Amino acid sequence: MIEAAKQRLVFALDVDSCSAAERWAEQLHDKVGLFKVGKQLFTKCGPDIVRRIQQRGGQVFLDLKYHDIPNTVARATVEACRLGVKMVNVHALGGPTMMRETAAAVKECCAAENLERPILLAVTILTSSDQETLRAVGIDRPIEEMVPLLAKLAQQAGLDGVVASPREVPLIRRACGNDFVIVTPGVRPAFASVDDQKRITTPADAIVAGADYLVVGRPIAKADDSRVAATMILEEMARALAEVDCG
Ligand SMILES: O=c1ccn([C@@H]2O[C@H](COP(=O)(O)O)[C@@H](O)[C@H]2O)c(=O)[nH]1
Repeated sequence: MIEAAKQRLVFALDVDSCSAAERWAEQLHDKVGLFKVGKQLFTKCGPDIVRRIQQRGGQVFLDLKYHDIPNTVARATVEACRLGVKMVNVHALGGPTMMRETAAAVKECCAAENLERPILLAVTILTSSDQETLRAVGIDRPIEEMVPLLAKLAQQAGLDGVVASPREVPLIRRACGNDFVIVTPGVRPAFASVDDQKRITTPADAIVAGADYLVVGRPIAKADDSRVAATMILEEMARALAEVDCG
């Protein structure tokens, strides 16, 4: 079960240099299934960091959360495919046309260029948002309605899955079924601080709820011993996977 847990654990490389990212990739290569390259690292190092992690044998989730007009998002996502990333994402709030055009462009490019198609995800509502955050930007609908609604739109547009809080996994499963990837940041083991996250669960609860991948950054990066923290998270996930298997 530890190996199954490892495949589902994504480490957020939220660092400010290529060398720091490569050190983490080295330190955690046997603990996590994917390394997430987000806005900070990509802005600092560019696409080269993706290649460097891949050269070390790491798989990359390119978490740039594209949110723009349909043509721009579709073209950017195609470039992510050419980088050979395993996962890439857009914002569902960019709308159905943007998601549909992106899914079509990804399919066409990967077929034409014989590329492995990445898992194409839509971010629903950021895990750092609560109801008050949404109200402040004029959204009055409950998060519990918004997330499955956006997930369904993503699915209808041809995307493979979503990024959401582990709290909303059951709602997404009800709306979109089991054949839909759910990636959950907002994961906090009991030993870690909450930081700026609002909608969190423990790693075990995320697995029991049915999340496919768990994204974890600071609980590992800021721990006194990051390898020990990663091991504790893996063991918690593995116990929950065994529980789900038996149930
Ligand atoms: O809704 C979202 C979407 C993406 N993220 C990203 O995940 C990691 C979480 O890091 P922690 O340190 O474990 O909080 C981070 O890179 C975010 O950009 C998210 O948190 N919520």
